Amino acid sequence: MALLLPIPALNSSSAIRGLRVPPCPGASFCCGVGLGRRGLVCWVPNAVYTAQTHTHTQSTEQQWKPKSGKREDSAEGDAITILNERIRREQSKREGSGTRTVMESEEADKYIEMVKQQQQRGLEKLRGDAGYKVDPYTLRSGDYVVHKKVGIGRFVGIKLDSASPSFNSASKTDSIEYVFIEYADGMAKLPVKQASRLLYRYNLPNETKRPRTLSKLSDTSVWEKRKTKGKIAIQKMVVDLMELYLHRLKQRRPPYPLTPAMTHFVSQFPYQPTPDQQQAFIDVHKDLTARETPMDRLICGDVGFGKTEVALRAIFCVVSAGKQAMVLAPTIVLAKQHFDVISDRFSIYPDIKVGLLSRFQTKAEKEGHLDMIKKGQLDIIVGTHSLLGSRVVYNNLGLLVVDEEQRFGVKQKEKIASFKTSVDVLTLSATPIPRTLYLALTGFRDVSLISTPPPERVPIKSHLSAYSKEKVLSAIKHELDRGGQVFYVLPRIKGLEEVMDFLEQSFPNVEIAIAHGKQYSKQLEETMENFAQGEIKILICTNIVESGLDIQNANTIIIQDVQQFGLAQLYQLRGRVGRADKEAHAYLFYPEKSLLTDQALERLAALEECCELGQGFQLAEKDMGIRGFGTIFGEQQTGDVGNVGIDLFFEMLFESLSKVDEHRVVSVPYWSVEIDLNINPHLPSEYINYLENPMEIIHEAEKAAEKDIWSLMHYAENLRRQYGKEPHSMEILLKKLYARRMAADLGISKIYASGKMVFMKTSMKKKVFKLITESMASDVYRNSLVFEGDQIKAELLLELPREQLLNWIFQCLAELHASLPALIKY
Ligand SMILES: Nc1ncnc2c1ncn2[C@@H]1O[C@H](COP(=O)(O)OP(=O)(O)OP(=O)(O)O)[C@@H](O)[C@H]1O
Repeated sequence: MALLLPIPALNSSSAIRGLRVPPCPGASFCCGVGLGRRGLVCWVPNAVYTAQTHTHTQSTEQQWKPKSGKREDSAEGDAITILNERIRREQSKREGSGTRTVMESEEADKYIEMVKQQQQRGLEKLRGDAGYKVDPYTLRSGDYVVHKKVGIGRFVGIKLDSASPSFNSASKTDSIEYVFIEYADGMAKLPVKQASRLLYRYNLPNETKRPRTLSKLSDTSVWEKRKTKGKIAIQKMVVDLMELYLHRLKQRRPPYPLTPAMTHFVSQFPYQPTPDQQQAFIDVHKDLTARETPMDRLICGDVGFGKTEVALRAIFCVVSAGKQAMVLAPTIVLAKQHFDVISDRFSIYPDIKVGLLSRFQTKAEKEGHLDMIKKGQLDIIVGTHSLLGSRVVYNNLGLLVVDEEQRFGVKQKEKIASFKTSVDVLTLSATPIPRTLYLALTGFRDVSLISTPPPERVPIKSHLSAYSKEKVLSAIKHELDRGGQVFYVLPRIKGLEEVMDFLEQSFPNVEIAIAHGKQYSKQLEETMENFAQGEIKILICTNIVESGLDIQNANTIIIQDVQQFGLAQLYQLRGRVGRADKEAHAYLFYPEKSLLTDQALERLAALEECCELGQGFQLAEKDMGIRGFGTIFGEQQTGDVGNVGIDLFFEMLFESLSKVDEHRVVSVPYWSVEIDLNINPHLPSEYINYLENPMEIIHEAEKAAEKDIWSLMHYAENLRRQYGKEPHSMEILLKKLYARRMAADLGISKIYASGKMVFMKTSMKKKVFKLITESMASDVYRNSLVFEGDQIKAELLLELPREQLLNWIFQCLAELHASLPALIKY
């Protein structure tokens, strides 16, 4: 027979040895209550009690049996296990992103204020072009649009129609322009003026994915759900970013000294800087010499607008103070070019050593370089992602320059992010992915925009047409005749040789070469070098030349099978020419119009539209709408965006960013949480005897719960690992600890029940409560909770016995707690 021991206050260890009361197996095993045909019923394993018999005195076969090592199967699905699994998942996600910061709320207040100020500055920069709503006149029939309140519809057209009295008090004969939108169950019309305030384009991350269903005018509940899902996902993203940002702000390094050497370095720049360049120089200089937190600045400038000099000056500032700088390029070709430019610019400073780490090097050369980096004998290290590997050990790294960050893989981006908390980071981008730009402008990253070209730059002439040999030959001839060089780009390695044969026949006396990423390193290096020197006149290549390559004498680029490139990629490729004051040409050839999909055509038309200098930004926006969203965002976000479309996603992201301080939950101390349920579980003596040191074990449970949910989870898992699944009364005890811990995390200071009502006194704001309930997975709990005054209230169907009430509270708190990742927790 099991002897039950009361543990009245959980922290009173003397109680364990003291009182003995009669067995009550029903109470220990009671695990549910509900309404049956015979009235209130309560379940225990192998038995059902009715309300009349619900006295918990019947005996039951089911009892706890000591079992070490393995958990009982039934434990797999129990509430504590499920909760623990969720906590573990959440934690590992956070550890992966390396962003968890614990911060005093006062300190957090200060930082949140900084974020807000920064956002304000960002907003000022955005000025006129803020907002993602669509101008209805730019829509084409068949385009998908999103109305914030109704959902996804298909744009039909704009037509004059008689004004409906509700929109216009004028007489019925007056006509105004309406936007007509088709929904699943009918057609809607919206005055154009109103439409431009309410409509967004429904672009999706993935071009092949089209909305399967249109929303219903008569039932917007499905749309509301999608919107809520999107909102929660965004909120989580904002919290993650916020944490990363706060983490960075917490880092400290002494500002770099102002030195006369810098003036000398600056004087070596052969050009008159453009005003935007000048501003970028000032911004970076301030970041480095006037701030104590590491820089995280993005330099956004169209292709060839002179971003490199900004990086060079930052490098000089850091290196002349005795620190190392690393320059990370997406391709080896570009790394080599950076190396050349840097070596050239720093050649008058013999003490500053520049090194290139590349796969072109022999093993011994590489080892030599790694050694020099470690010993601090190299001041500037240039290379590709291999610089991020664990084999590269820096002596005294101060600055990381990242060129075209979006071209790095997810893992590499994570590595780059991890640098941000310890060193200054300067990122250069010619295709500002809107998210980067957006966040930069709204508070999480600083940005300098270079939106004016160097003087005398001439826009590149784009010629889009079906492929023809004659056109290819005449384009090349034109360029060669004026002493220039030509890039000939194909999407695949296969086919390069064929083009080579054709061109060699047509231009027998011209030096032509092939370049692609799979070539032997030495060969590729030599080819690029010879092309840069002007010895090779025509370079037939893959998109290995895509970014950053700066060869001023190459002013014609021919791109074959243009439909196979991404828009941003094409823009980059086209930017390889026109980098001096000569007029440059880009010939974009597609095989045959009929072979192109609508999407491909749309993309090409966009490229043709963006022929003016400095239109890279608009293009990047368009490109994102059309394709490749997944490469910019993570998998998860790509899915989330699908709910509402990109434009509304951004709008919601922006809203969420600007309300960053409204979604804060302030936890309360663990010991201050009162749970007035009068539940004092009794541990069976068998179990007590089985535990090695019961008092210590109970004490540890309390300590773990007091610390945090993660410790409590560990505790519970260890307990089960060591002693098997606990008896029911121990489970109740654990649930009480969990409930108290979760309540503390949620800022709930008191939980009590009265009849069918459960009350949770809390300091959280109504907005936070709303967000939490919106993100709850279970309708049952969501629908039963209301927020009134300073309390969360729930009305149950019936008054529950105490243990079932605890179970209900445990589950409800677990649901609420699952929303914490979407909240700022200070
Ligand atoms: N103010 C200026 N006046 C004239 N030429 C300049 C100026 N600034 C830079 N340049 C030259 O313009 C060319 C392009 O500059 P740079 O390579 O810095 O461009 P970028 O913005 O880095 O381009 P990409 O995005 O393609 O890498 C270089 O040859 C550079 O020397």
